[in-house]
Amino acid sequence: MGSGNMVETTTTTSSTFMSDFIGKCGGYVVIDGGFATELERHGADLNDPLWSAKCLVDSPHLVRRVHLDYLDAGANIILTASYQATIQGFEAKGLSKEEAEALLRKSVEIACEAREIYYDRCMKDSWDFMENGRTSRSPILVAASVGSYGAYLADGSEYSGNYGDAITLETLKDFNRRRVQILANSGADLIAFETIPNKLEAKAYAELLEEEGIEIPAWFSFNSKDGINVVSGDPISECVSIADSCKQVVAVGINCTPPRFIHGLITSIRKVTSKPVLIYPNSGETYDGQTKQWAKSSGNVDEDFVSYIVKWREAGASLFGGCCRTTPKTIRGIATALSDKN
Ligand SMILES: C[S+](C)CC[C@H](N)C(=O)O
Ligand SMILES: N[C@@H](CCS)C(=O)O
Ligand SMILES: [Zn+2]
Repeated sequence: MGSGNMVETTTTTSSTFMSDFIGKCGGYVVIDGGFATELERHGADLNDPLWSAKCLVDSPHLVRRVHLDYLDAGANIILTASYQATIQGFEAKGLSKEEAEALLRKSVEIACEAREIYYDRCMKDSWDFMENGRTSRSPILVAASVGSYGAYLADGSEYSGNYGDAITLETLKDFNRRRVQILANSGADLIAFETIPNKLEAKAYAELLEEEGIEIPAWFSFNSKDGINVVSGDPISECVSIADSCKQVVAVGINCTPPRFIHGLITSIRKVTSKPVLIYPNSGETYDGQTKQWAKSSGNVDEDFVSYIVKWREAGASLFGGCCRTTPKTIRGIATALSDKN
């Protein structure tokens, strides 16, 4: 490893990037939890087409605060506030292209700043660290979030994946091209393509990574509402195969999906790829894109999923966190469940 020519070295780096990181973290990785949820808990009003990305414009201090909350809870990977941050979305609010691009970069800067603050605090507390037997700080990655096209539509379309016939592979690539280039050169450690609702969008991201020669790794994370297919109805196996064939993709999995579907989905994913599997479910509630409110799902009750984490690890997942309506308490619970088991 690492002794080949340039091309070979780049490829090798990508293919072992996540497994190396999992190793450094002790065999499993803790991802953060619901970002928007925690912003709202601190008083942010996200009833806006920019949703959580609105805070990049009007309350960056809250964005930093939420990153720190999740780092304190034990997260090894924090996702930036850029899920619903798109150049087109910022322009619709009257910002210039330059201002929009600066906000994308700022989402990564704030997360990196939070990581520095967290590391500084760890240094100051290093005496306690040693006393607790922890001699080294835990490794932390900053993942630049890219929400799906449905997120930009701001009507909950990321839970249907129905974009209509006007949206094609080329439309999706063009929509994301500049945003992905900017985030790839922003200082982030990887790009997290999140809440991918259909196969077309997975294909668009894979082709974009290739065409643009994106040099940082990426993960692909899909969402499901039946435990069998992704939300659009496309088979999970076909979606995961696209991720599996893309050399920049270093992990693949599921987010913003009810906990009750996770075990089966891990099993299905493992049949198609040997790349590390990530899961970060939501609370099991259902999102109403019109009112922008969450409601308890009728019939199926999802218990607090922290108690399933060890089973999900046994099923083959290696990265664990929470999505919408989960909190630092969830993440602390996940970190504890995994360290107790180790
Ligand atoms: C992951 S969903 C809860 C994000 C918000 C949605 N795109 C909206 O704007 O309503
Ligand atoms: N990471 C996103 C949600 C993805 S569904 C956020 O909370 O901003
Ligand atoms: Zn979510």
